[in-house]
Amino acid sequence: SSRSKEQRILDFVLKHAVPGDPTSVLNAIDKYFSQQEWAMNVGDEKGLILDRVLQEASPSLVLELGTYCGYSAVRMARLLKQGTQILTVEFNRDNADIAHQILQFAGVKDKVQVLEGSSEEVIRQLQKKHAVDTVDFIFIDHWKDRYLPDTKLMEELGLLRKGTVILADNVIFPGAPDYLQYVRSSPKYDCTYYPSHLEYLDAEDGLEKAVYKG
Ligand SMILES: O=C(NC/C=C/[C@H]1O[C@@H](Sc2ccncc2)[C@H](O)[C@@H]1O)c1cc([N+](=O)[O-])cc(O)c1O
Ligand SMILES: [Mg+2]
Repeated sequence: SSRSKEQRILDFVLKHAVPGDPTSVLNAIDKYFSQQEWAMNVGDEKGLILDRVLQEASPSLVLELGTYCGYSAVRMARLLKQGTQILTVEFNRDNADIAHQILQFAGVKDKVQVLEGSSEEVIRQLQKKHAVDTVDFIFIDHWKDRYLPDTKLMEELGLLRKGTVILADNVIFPGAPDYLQYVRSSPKYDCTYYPSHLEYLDAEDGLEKAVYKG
């Protein structure tokens, strides 16, 4: 059977990146998309914004919604000190398998745990099943119509603490208008918009940072 796009990405990484070198994995994935075919990784331009906002937050526990092939999980793990944990949620088993292999190859598997399931069911299990108290940093990059319900669910479950940073991809394209309207108008969040472009293309996109005020 023909290999999926995600499997082709994995093959390209295994061939062109250096084992144990997360930056070479990111460069290989970025190269693949700029040369071969587009895919929905956050990419290097928005990735730099993610790097800066993450380092500023210097979190101990990170939650990512939407692993895809693991590009942003590798991106975050390469910047975080030993002992930091990234829990990343992926709904699609095939994507989760690809992400596992890419994380392993990049040498960041000790910092990252791929949780298979929908964001809603995993979020509901975090406190009991994964011994989570509160989350320090959340990167949201999954289905755009889940941004708002999942954020409200995390509020309701007490997973956010004063200063928790939520960074959301694609708030312009494909867009998450209900999420954007909610965090920008809610007194519970301090919001900042980081303009950028859609990964590897010229269309406008951006990241929204919402800091929970507790
Ligand atoms: O659609 C986009 N992202 C959806 C991402 C979805 C990822 O998350 C889960 S869904 C899930 C995971 C966890 N829980 C529930 C569902 C999918 O299996 C995929 O791995 C997108 C699209 C564009 N674009 O230009 O079209 C650009 C982007 O940057 C994007 O992120
Ligand atoms: Mg995205």
